[in-house]
Amino acid sequence: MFPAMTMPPMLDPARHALFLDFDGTLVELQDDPQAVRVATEDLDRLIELQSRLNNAFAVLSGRRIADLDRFLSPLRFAAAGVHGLERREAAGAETVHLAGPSMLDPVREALRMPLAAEPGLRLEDKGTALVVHYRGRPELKVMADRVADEAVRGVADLSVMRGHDIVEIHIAGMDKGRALASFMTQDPFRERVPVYLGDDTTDEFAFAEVARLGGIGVKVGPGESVASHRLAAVDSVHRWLALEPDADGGAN
Ligand SMILES: O=P(O)(O)OC[C@H]1O[C@H](O[C@H]2O[C@H](CO)[C@@H](O)[C@H](O)[C@H]2O)[C@H](O)[C@@H](O)[C@@H]1O
Repeated sequence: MFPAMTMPPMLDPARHALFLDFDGTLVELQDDPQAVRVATEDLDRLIELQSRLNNAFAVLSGRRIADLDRFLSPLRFAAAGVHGLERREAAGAETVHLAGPSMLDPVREALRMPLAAEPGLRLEDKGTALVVHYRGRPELKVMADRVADEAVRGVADLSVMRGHDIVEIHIAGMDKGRALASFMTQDPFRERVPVYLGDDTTDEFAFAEVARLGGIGVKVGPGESVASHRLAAVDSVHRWLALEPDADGGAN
């Protein structure tokens, strides 16, 4: 059983600013990061919701914004990608990159041999972040952690984050909490109550910021969290976004 946390209140498009994580929140996790899909009816609902929220809607993800655009097309949206190292202030605005890929070159090189020696560890190179994946091979977690920690040793200003079956290395200084805080200083987000939905440990930064701002944090799925509310799974998220009163079907 999950630790007790209640279902979130109904979204109020006139009052709330909605921030959504992507993997594990809008889409089910898959072995292959490129294999995730958003159903057409879910996309249509997001497009309608964004309009009802007067564009107080953003996706905050570990993914690159270009990848989010591919998965969420034709939705156009404000976003923070790579945990905030990429930013797009509003739908249609330019994406700003707060770090360059060359900053990770020494780490890229240090990961090359250990990853070649263990095919169960797969590298996702996002330019400004390097991700070591071990989904489907939980016994490789210890090795993935060690390989990542050794690769960053002696390289300044890096952050190592652990998520669902991944270890992620990127330039330090940003996380989803800071990204959310920054959106909340701008129109059309400011003056609204922030609502954040996410499923992973990297979402805890955003839950903490939302709590600080008096908003609503919604943990998706099991696990400890500082979030105030919970939804059981990805399909509950889509039902909640559809403003269904019993989105969890009684699970919560
Ligand atoms: O912040 P998010 O939108 O949740 O992105 C976090 C990471 O998501 C992806 O990895 C996760 O999803 C994969 C596909 O389902 C899965 O294979 C992996 O185990 C999950 O951790 C993405 O590949 C990472 O780059 C993101 O940082």
